[in-house]
Parts: sequence; structure tokens; C-alpha cells
Amino acid sequence: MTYLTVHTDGAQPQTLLETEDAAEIAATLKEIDVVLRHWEVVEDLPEGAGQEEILAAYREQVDRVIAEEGYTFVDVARLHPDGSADWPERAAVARQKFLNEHTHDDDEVRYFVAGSGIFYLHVNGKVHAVLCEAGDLLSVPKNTTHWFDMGTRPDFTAIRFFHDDDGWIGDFTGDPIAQRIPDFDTITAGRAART
Ligand SMILES: CSCCC(=O)/C(O)=C/O
Ligand SMILES: [Fe+2]
Ligand code: NI
Repeated sequence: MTYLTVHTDGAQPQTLLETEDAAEIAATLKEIDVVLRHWEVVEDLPEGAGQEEILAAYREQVDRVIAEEGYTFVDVARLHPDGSADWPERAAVARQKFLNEHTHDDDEVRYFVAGSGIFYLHVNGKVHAVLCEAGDLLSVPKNTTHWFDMGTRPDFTAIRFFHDDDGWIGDFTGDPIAQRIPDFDTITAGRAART
């Protein structure tokens, strides 16, 4: 189940909303032109599946998204603890890449097929922190200021859709806001404590 928290963006952010209610999440995100859908997950995908295998397993859903919006390039962002000696360092580097506020001149469309991560959408003086989990398809309009936190123990697989064949290109805003909004580990711990 997806989880949404909304925060003010001032020097001392206040939490305005915490919800797991799918209808409330969809309605709140609609106010900022963001669409969150829940699609099926392929359960029998091998843990070590590669990019081509993942895209083949989700061909029907991927083709549906491409047909809707004319995307020309699709890839898979995947991080999963592999037990290697350099995993902690690679995980930290991967996390840092998306951790500062940025924009794209393309929509941000991400279909989570395993694991989780939080997109922070900074719009109209508020930050919407959307915890995406397996089955969540998030569509964020181009030029929306945002960042992404995969947490200190990254574990997710997300299919990404682009209109540009060059793939991921981010323009960083230089705003340090991400440092004062609760991070992935804090938000997921807070959610666990609610249940
Ligand atoms: C969950 S896909 C990796 C993150 C990403 O592509 C992005 O643009 C984060 O803002
Ligand atoms: Fe992004
Ligand atoms: Ni595993």
C-alpha cells in the first residue's frame, strides 16, 4: 500500500498530512497534477532478473504507457543488496545522485515493480512525499521540482519512461530543502510505528 505525507517547506517544516488511504492519496496528488495508479505486479520474476527480462515481463503495461504518452526510451533502475564488499559505498553513491532537488524537462513516469522509494514533490509551498511501492505507477509533470530518496538500504526496481533517448537528465535547483524534510528512513519508520 502506498503512503503519502505532506509537509510545509519553511525553515521548520510541519507535517500536514499522513495517509495510506488510496482515494485520499490520489485526490491530494491530483491537486498538483500528479497521477498515481496501481497496476499488477508479476510475482514469479526471478530475483536476479536483468533489464531485458524485466521489460519482457511487463511488456503489456510498458506498451500501454508508451501508447498513452509516446515515450521513446524505457529503462530499468534497479538497486538490490548483493552482499558484495563495495555494496554500502555503491548504495550511498546511488542514493546521493537523486537526493538533491531537481527538475527534468520531461515527465517523470516511474513504474515500481519491486521494493520502494520516496518521491518528494515540492509544489506551491508544500512537499508531497510519495512512498512508491511495487505496483505503483507515478506520473509527475515535467519541470516539477522534486527529489528522490531510496534510503540507506536501497532496494527497488522501477521502470522509467522518457521522451528523450538520452535517458535521465536532471537540472539541480541548488535549494537544500531535502536536508530539512524527513528522509526515507524517518518516514518509513514513522509509518511502521502507526501500525
Ligand atoms: C525510481 S527511478 C530513479 C530515480 C529517478 O529517476 C529520478 O528522476 C529521481 O528524481
Ligand atoms: Fe527526478
Ligand atoms: Ni534478495
